[in-house]
Amino acid sequence: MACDREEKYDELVQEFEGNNNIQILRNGHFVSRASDYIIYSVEAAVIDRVVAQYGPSTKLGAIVGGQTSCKDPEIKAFEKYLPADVDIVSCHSLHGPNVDPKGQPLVLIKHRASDESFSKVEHVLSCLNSKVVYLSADEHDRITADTQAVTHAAFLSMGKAWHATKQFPWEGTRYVGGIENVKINLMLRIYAQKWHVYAGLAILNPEAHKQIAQFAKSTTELFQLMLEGHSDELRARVYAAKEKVFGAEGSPKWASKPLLRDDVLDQFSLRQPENGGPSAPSLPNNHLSLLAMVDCWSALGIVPYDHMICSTPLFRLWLGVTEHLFRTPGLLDECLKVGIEDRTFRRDDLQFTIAAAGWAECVGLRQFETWRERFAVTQAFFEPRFKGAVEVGNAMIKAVLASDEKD
Ligand SMILES: NC(=O)C1=CN([C@@H]2O[C@H](COP(=O)(O)OP(=O)(O)OC[C@H]3O[C@@H](n4cnc5c(N)ncnc54)[C@H](OP(=O)(O)O)[C@@H]3O)[C@@H](O)[C@H]2O)C=CC1
Ligand SMILES: O=C(O)C(=O)Cc1ccc(O)cc1
Repeated sequence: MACDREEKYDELVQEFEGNNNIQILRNGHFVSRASDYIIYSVEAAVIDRVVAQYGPSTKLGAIVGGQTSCKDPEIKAFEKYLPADVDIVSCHSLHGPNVDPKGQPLVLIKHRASDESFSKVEHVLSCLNSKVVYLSADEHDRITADTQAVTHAAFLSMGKAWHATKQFPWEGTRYVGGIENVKINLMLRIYAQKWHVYAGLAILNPEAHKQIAQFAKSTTELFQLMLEGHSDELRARVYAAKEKVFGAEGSPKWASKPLLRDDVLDQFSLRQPENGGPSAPSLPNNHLSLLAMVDCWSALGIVPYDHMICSTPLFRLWLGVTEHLFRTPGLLDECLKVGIEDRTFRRDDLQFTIAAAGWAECVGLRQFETWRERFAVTQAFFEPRFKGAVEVGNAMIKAVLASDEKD
């Protein structure tokens, strides 16, 4: 049994006509009073209002859960509005659309439930074949702030920077190769989705504000060092962060086998033959976004590998390219050299720095409407190119997941 907002009832009935497995009901009251297990899968920002509306209609003794990406407001709403006889078991599938749930992390939160109710939820969701991770709501929000919120801040800032400099980066000569493909494809994937998912998990998760603010601070400070030509200071800072995040020489925190193979990523380019195709010569980049990510993890004492149990494909790709930059002999030094000596990326880096600061301020001030508008204008800029591009991004994620499975 399912529903959308009541105004959408007729539309939804039409969409599911002929589907005998799903019964469309007029609103949440009808779903709630007739179901033994109810999942709220709505925008995180409206969860309080929606549970207030339908929670009191919950069937006696039923189980209620939510699929929102941030659990603090969801659990608060359940505690506030659900009758005392109702059990609460929440969940969160840690992947986006077009990803096979098989083997992906699925967080289960036994917040207020009998063992019997919890087993029932485990049984129902076992059809996803996901890897179940058992956490409390607080643990969930702490980990996803580190994995999701700050990762998205990086890609959202890249999109803003390319928008500000009016470029589709796969059409120019500067963004070629595996690392750049990941940046471009994941940036497009995020901007092709609904704004509220990313706004909700950043703004409503109190843990996320600190991470996003630090990412902006790291970006600004590293960019300043580059602009001012402080080569030694930049090098010392980045190498200190490397040691904290990835371990000292001889005792690395990364596995012996790299998370990602650059050559797998090389294939997933949006570059057309008229722009030199996927194998156009690549330019060394200072990768400000990746250096800032590691500096941010270091400043906050985050070891990203500790969060692998609770990671999205997007986070694993992001960590994978970061690890690649820091463990490939010579690559980090090349990147630092470019940061000091080469002006090719200065304009884009300036816009990236401004964008990161803008997102951080918006999140810190809990400005949903400003967040939506910032996202929407950049989404409109890239929109004509989503068709085709999103499929390349999906294929890239599939290929990386498939190569994970082989290991
Ligand atoms: N997309 C993703 O990759 C993932 C999303 N999530 C989380 O899942 C949740 C849903 O996301 P997603 O499915 O992508 O977003 P959608 O916008 O597709 O779904 C949310 C739906 O809830 C509906 N809704 C809002 N208010 C009510 C109401 N009073 N009664 C009934 N329905 C209502 C919305 O209707 P309308 O649009 O008309 O307002 C909309 O159809 C979010 O909290 C998100 O953070 C979790 C994991 C992954
Ligand atoms: O697009 C992807 O793969 C994501 O990682 C998106 C995503 C967004 C919100 C979630 O709560 C979980 C996953």
